[in-house]
Amino acid sequence: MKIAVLPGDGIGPEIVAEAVKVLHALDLRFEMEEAPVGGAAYEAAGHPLPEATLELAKEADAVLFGAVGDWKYDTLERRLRPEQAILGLRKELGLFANFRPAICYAELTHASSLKPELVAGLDILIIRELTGDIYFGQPRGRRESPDGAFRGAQEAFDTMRYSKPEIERIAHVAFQAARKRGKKVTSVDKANVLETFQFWKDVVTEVHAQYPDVELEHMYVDNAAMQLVKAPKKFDVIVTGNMFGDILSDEAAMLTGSIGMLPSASLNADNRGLYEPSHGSAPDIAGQGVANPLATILSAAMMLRFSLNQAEAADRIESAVKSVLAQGLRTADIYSEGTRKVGTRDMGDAVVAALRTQG
Ligand SMILES: NC(=O)C1=CN([C@@H]2O[C@H](COP(=O)(O)OP(=O)(O)OC[C@H]3O[C@@H](n4cnc5c(N)ncnc54)[C@H](O)[C@@H]3O)[C@@H](O)[C@H]2O)C=CC1
Ligand SMILES: CC(C)CC(=O)C(=O)O
Ligand SMILES: [Mg+2]
Repeated sequence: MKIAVLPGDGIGPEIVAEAVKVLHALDLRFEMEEAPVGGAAYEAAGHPLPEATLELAKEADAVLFGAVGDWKYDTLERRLRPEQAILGLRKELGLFANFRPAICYAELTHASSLKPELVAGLDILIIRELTGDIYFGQPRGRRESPDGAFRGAQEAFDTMRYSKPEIERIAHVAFQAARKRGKKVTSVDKANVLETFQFWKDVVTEVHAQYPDVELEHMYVDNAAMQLVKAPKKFDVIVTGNMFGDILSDEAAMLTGSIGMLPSASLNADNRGLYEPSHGSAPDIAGQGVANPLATILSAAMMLRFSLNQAEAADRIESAVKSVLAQGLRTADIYSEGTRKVGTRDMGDAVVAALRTQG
């Protein structure tokens, strides 16, 4: 078994180092090979996703990814910007199904910005379509406006699009996931305005006919954003497009206490996957040793479960994370009075120590 380890930029190397440490502590037989990606790869090889990094990701059984991006690359032409690396990996590996579980651990009920009673016991799953929508639609670009009131002015445009098979396959993923949990899917769209999302709604409804045991509700994205902070526990599985899922999952992260707690799995049709925290490279705290590594460590657990057939090892990591939280250890983002503030490395060490003392 081979894991491609792509730390990336900002806090990426700091948090991935802790996840790697945790994986090593499991004493499983994995080969891990590291490669540069994002801004780090641009510096080293002149491209955010060098051929050798892509090849490694393709040949590996799974990819453990940190994060990419830094403000200093914002003026580069788009194809060279760090974010193109993660978009390119998603496309090249066909990682269309992004699982973002938002679970509020009992110990973090008070770390959420919502009232404890709203988030206690929260366990929702956001399934975000990851290789379509306006993030990948062509054409896009800048031009002179061809018509309308501002004809002749400079304008920019992107294309929102979804094909029927793309919607069908993510809908199947969502209904099948819901079958294993609360048997309810909320499909989030903007069908009242966008044709792409009326089509989305129609296709999801059609696929639902094959899952009579699962309840389906449709919700507009603006309402979903509101309901997520009003009554988040009413959701079970949320399925939505690439951009809405990107936004709603950051919002859902705060229900769990911090974006530093939200792991993710991005899977293709063969269950091969890339595992990364839902957050970015956090340049504002990079290099300070204060980032929360738990989202990345929990992503490594998802990797063991989904791609490496090691469900027991995944359970061990998740229970080690619960145990360090129960011990009162907190990185700055989830710190509250009465708990002990620790840095990135100490948090990783504590998870390793908790693994070693498991019965
Ligand atoms: N998959 C990826 O590689 C992603 C990359 N990005 C890139 O990351 C860069 C920064 O983007 P932002 O919008 O600032 O989003 P971000 O998610 O990196 O940070 C947002 C806020 O959350 C905090 N934060 C994030 N992760 C944390 C952690 N583990 N522990 C404690 N605090 C944490 C940051 O300090 C910041 O205040 C940009 O270049 C962006 O394009 C953003 C999202 C995903
Ligand atoms: C580069 C972005 C599309 C990444 C992002 O914000 C995400 O996947 O959550
Ligand atoms: Mg995002």
